Amino acid sequence: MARVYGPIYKLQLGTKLCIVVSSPELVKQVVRDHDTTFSNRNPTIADWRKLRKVFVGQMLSKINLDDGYALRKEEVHKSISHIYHDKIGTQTDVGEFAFSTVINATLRMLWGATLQGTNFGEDYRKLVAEIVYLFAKPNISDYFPVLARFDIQGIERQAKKVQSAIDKILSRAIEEQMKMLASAKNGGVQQKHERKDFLQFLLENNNNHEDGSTSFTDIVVGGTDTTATIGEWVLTELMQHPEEMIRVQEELTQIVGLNNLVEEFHFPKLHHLDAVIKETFCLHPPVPLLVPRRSSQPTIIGGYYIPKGSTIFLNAWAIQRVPSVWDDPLEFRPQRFLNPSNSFDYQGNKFQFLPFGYGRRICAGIPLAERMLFYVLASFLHSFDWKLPNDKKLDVSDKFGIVTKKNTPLIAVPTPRLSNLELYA
Ligand code: HEM
Repeated sequence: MARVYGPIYKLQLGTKLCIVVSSPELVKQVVRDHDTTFSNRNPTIADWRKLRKVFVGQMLSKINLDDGYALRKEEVHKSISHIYHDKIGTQTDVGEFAFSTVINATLRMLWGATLQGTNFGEDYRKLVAEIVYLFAKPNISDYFPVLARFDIQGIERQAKKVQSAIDKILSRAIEEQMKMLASAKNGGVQQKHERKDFLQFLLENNNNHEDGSTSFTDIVVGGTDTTATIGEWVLTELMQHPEEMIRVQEELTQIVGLNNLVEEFHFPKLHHLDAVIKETFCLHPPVPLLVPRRSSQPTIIGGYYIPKGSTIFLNAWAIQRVPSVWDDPLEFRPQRFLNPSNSFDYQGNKFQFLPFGYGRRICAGIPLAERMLFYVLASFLHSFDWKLPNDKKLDVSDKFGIVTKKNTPLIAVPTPRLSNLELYA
C-alpha cells in the first residue's frame, strides 16, 4: 500500500483513524521530533513509566544481565543436550527448541522460575501463538466502540480465556518465586528487594485486563516469542543460502573451536553471524508495524494534519525494503551489514533499520533479546549441522500479522558437529 499511497496514508477503520508511516524521514518526525506526542500506546499499558523504569533500570541492567549468564547457560546447555540425546538424525521442530530455550532462560532471569513441570512446552507456545493471533485479528469492536459490548466476533471472549490461562501459569511461577525469595538466605539484600518489588508489580498488573489494557507481562511473553521467531527465520535463511551457512559455521569453528561450547565472550568476534541476524531482521522484521502508538495532541507530520487520538503504525517492514534506501532489498545479502561505513545498531541509529522501534517507547528488552538470540543461534549452529529432511522443501512464506511468523515450522535434521562428545553431556 505504501507504494500506491506514498510514505504516509490514513485508513479510516470504523470510527478509528489509523495513520501508516512508511519512510525513514517521516518516522524520524514521529519518534524523534515529536516523541512525547506519540509516546502513548494503543491499547494502553497501565503505569508504563514506572514498569519501564524498573524493567530497564534494574531487571535488565548490565549487572543483572551479567549475573543471569549462569541461568542462560544452563538453559542453552539443557537444549543442546536434549537435541543430542533425543533428536540426532530425526526431524526436529527447530522453532520449538528455540522458543522453549528462550522463554525458560528469560523467565528464570526475570522472575526466577521456568515453566518446566507445568505441562508447559508445546501447550504454552500454542497459547502464546493464539494470543498474538487474536491481538492481530481485525476486530469490529475496535472500529465501532458502540458495538464493543456485543463482542460480535467473540474475539474479546476468546482473548480473555487465553490471557487468563497464560496469566494463571505465570502468576503461579511468580508466586513460587516470591515464596522462595522470602525464605532465601543468600543473595544481596538490595538485589532481593528489587526483584521482589518487580515481581509484586508484575503480579498486581498481571491479571487486570478488564479495561482492555495490555500488561507488561503480555509484552514480555510476546518478546520471547518474537526472539524465537526471528531465530527460526535466521536458520531458515541459512538453510536456503548454504554458502552463508558455511561462512557462519567456519567463523564459529575459528573463534570458538570444535572442542568448546559457545560462551558470551565470543559474541563480539562473531561478525558474520551478527550480519546474518541483522539481514534477517531486515527481511523479516518480527513486529512489522511496530507496536501502535496514539497521538496525545494534534500534530503535523510530513505536511499532514494528525488529529489527537489517532493510532499510528510505523511500517518498519516497508522501510526496510525501500529500493532507494537499500540495494537489492529483497536479496539475502548479509555483507551489507559488514561494511564498517554502514554500521547499524538496534537502538535505531538510522531510521531505515528499526526492528526494535525508537525513542522513549523503544523495545525495553533489546539487551536481553540480543544476548539470547546470539546465544541460542551460535550454540545451535556450532553444536550441530542442520539438513532438510529428504522429502521436505524449504518453505519461506510468512503469515503477515502483528508478529511475522513462518507459515509452516522449520523442520530440520541435526547431526553432531563438535569434536568432543562430552560437551553434549
Ligand atoms: C527479537 C525480539 C524482539 C523484537 C523484534 C521486539 C520488538 C519490539 C518493538 C518493535 C516494540 C515497540 C517499539 C516502539 O514502539 O518503538 C517493543 C516493545 C517492547 N518490548 Fe520488545 N522486542 C523483542 C524482544 C523483547 C524481549 C525479549 C522483551 C522482554 C523480555 C521485550 C520487551 C518489550 C517491552 C516491555 C516493550 C514495551 C515498551 C514500552 O511500551 O515502553 N521485547 N518490542
